[in-house]
Amino acid sequence: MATRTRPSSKRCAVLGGSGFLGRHLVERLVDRGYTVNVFDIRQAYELPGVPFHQGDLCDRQALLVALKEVSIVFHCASPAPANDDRALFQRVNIDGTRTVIQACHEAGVQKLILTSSASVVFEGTDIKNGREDLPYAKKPIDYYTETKIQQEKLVLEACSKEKGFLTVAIRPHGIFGPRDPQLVPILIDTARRGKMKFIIGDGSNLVDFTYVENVVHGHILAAEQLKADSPLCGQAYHITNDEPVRFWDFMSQILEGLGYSAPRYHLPYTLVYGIALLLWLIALVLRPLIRINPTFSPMRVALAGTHHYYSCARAKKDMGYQPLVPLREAIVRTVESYPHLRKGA
Ligand SMILES: NC(=O)C1=CN([C@@H]2O[C@H](COP(=O)(O)OP(=O)(O)OC[C@H]3O[C@@H](n4cnc5c(N)ncnc54)[C@H](OP(=O)(O)O)[C@@H]3O)[C@@H](O)[C@H]2O)C=CC1
Ligand SMILES: CC(C)=CCC[C@@H](C)[C@H]1CC[C@H]2C3=C(CC[C@]12C)[C@@]1(C)CCC(=O)C[C@@H]1CC3
Repeated sequence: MATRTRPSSKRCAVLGGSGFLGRHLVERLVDRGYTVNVFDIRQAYELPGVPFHQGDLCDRQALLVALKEVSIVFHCASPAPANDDRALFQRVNIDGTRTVIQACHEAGVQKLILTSSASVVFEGTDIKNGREDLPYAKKPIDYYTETKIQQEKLVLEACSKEKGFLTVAIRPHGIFGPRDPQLVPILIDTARRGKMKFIIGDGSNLVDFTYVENVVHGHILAAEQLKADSPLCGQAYHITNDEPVRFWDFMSQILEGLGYSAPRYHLPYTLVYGIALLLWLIALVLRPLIRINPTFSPMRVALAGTHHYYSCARAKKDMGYQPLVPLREAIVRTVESYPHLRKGA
């Protein structure tokens, strides 16, 4: 039988490394002296000394090339949540993750760190200081959440000390920061279309928004502390800024920071949720004829109008996690990074 050379513990691959979180992770890993292979369906940038492997993670052969002599794999590839294509989520998040696990086994990878999501326990109703022992959502609010649940289960169940293959899942919430293609751009686009005048509900709902560098920090800590004798094996960890904030205050700070007015008028939550549900059903019925993606999906209304914040006590205890960048500083850095979205630009 051919002997496999033991890969260096600082050799890793980032699946989804062209994406928002993936690219920040790649940059920080390189700063910390890791050798990094990037694997993604598209190449978004070039970084000296960082080989890029373009491919679909459902393609085992393509993955195997990127995983050669790698000891740690970070899996942060996923279709965007706004997508409503059930088959795509199933193929990438479930079948693709099975392929990733299989390829890790074949390539002799020792650790797999999955970017899951705190939304795996969110059903559209309030979660206050939720811990990791909350049950998975029984009625996931969209296909993204449904497949993130299956994906997390697959990765955590694959953890095997006997096989020398250790896994952990990081569950961030509301990631934001420079180059994020979703949160700030969606918000500003909504404001520019004159639709950011209303607060859904009474505006007091608390939510976690997590600065991207803190999420990266959580991933690297997890990778470095994941050992056969550590409590991290096969566990999920919430990673947040640990500073829940009113959803509408956070949105207002970003809007005002970029020169737009904050929303002022209130609309009842149940009314807006009901309308969003109706529009979603209409879009579903019309799908064979026309594809509509309403701004106000039931998921978005639920995210904007309920409490959903999570305890990261487990990450603090097991891996010594503390957010590196406080929320106030994170908002300033984020606003400064979007000069092109400033009002009048
Ligand atoms: N952003 C957030 O607030 C949160 C994100 N997460 C999780 O974090 C991870 C990263 O999210 P984020 O950086 O925001 O997302 P991005 O969409 O920016 O990054 C994901 C990357 O994966 C790529 N990708 C998609 N499908 C495949 C595939 N089949 N094979 C290879 N690459 C693929 C995407 O390419 P393309 O763009 O072409 O699709 C993209 O480059 C995801 O797993 C997400 O579920 C969890 C909680 C919150
Ligand atoms: C906390 C968390 C999980 C945030 C994830 C990011 C997005 C889901 C949000 C970023 C911008 C938000 C937004 C809305 C919903 C949630 C977001 C898309 C609205 C569509 C909610 C209804 C409105 O009045 C307009 C909002 C625009 C911004």
